[in-house]
Amino acid sequence: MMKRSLILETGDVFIGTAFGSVEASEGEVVFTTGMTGYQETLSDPSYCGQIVTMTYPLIGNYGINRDDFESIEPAIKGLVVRELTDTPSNFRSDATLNELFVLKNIPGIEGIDTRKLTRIIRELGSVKGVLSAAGEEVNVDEVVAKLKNTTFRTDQVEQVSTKRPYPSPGRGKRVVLVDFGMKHGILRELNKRDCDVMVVPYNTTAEQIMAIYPDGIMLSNGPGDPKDVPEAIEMLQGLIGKIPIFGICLGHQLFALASGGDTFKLKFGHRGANHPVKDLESGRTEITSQNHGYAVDEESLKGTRLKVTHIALNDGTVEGLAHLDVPAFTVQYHPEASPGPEDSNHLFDRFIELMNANVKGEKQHA
Ligand SMILES: NC(=O)CC[C@H](N)C(=O)O
Repeated sequence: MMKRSLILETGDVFIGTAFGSVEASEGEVVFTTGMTGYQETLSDPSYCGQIVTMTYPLIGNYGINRDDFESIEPAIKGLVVRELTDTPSNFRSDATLNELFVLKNIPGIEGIDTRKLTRIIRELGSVKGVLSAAGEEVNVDEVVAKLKNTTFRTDQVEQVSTKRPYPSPGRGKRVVLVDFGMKHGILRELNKRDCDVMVVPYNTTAEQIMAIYPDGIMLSNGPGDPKDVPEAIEMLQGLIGKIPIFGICLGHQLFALASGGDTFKLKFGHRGANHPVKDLESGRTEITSQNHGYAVDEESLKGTRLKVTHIALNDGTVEGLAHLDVPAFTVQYHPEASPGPEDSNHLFDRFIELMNANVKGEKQHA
């Protein structure tokens, strides 16, 4: 058992035990409050560039299985847990979390006080941090000084988006799914509804998308700052009003930027599987799965043709938008769940209905 340290830019040091890769890593340290779903979390490409703290204290207890990955190549920079189980108990388990992290070369640290770490992040906001190499004696002052002078890149979309388009055929509506770092759950929901899906890279142009003759455009989740994906904003400006659009998380933020709105960075973000969101039209509240560090600025929507449809009940921030004139709506949370509750799954049906109702679009392609 080798020691490993987590060093924060604040100078706080947590000494624990290394698991997974023996290598060092650095990233933005964030926390998620999901009690289950660590496999979906670690494989969600939106965490690219981040070291994720699980606030639930026992992680790895049901192992890793072949079904629950949200991407093939996990992109997180590291995982921080209170207690790691190396004897999982579940009929679906194929490997331990440690085995997966060794295989994928991701470092983890266990045995630290995750409550204390979470309290620091809640007070100061998401912080930069380093996971030392296993067994390494670190010079904390040096690491902290270096961290303070480092600005992490926030343009990770390019790293996790597909390099080329690929189809996921069906007999229903043709949906172009723009992959900004897509969770497989989104594709799964579209396939379940028999959509004829074409997954395309983040930098596909509006013209290239129109040439696929889609009935609808689905904008995926993804990592980093939405303002670092100008290609996608330009693409969206060429699509809004032509084809029905449904956006999730990063897709929602990009839709707002493309429509003249603005985004900002939240102090410590929303990450977990129990975030209450109110639908302002129906008055209903749904418990949602979330993972975001940025949000749409409500004030910035004043001069736009967008209206706020959903708000977060924890802090009142924007969680959903709809265009006032054309068929397009987006949500900041994850209706595909995985991990988390499926309360908002009906939004995929709403997208299908929107495409069905878009008679103009149908005629256009007849
Ligand atoms: N899950 C996502 O799509 C996250 C969007 C964006 N990277 C954020 O942190 O806000």
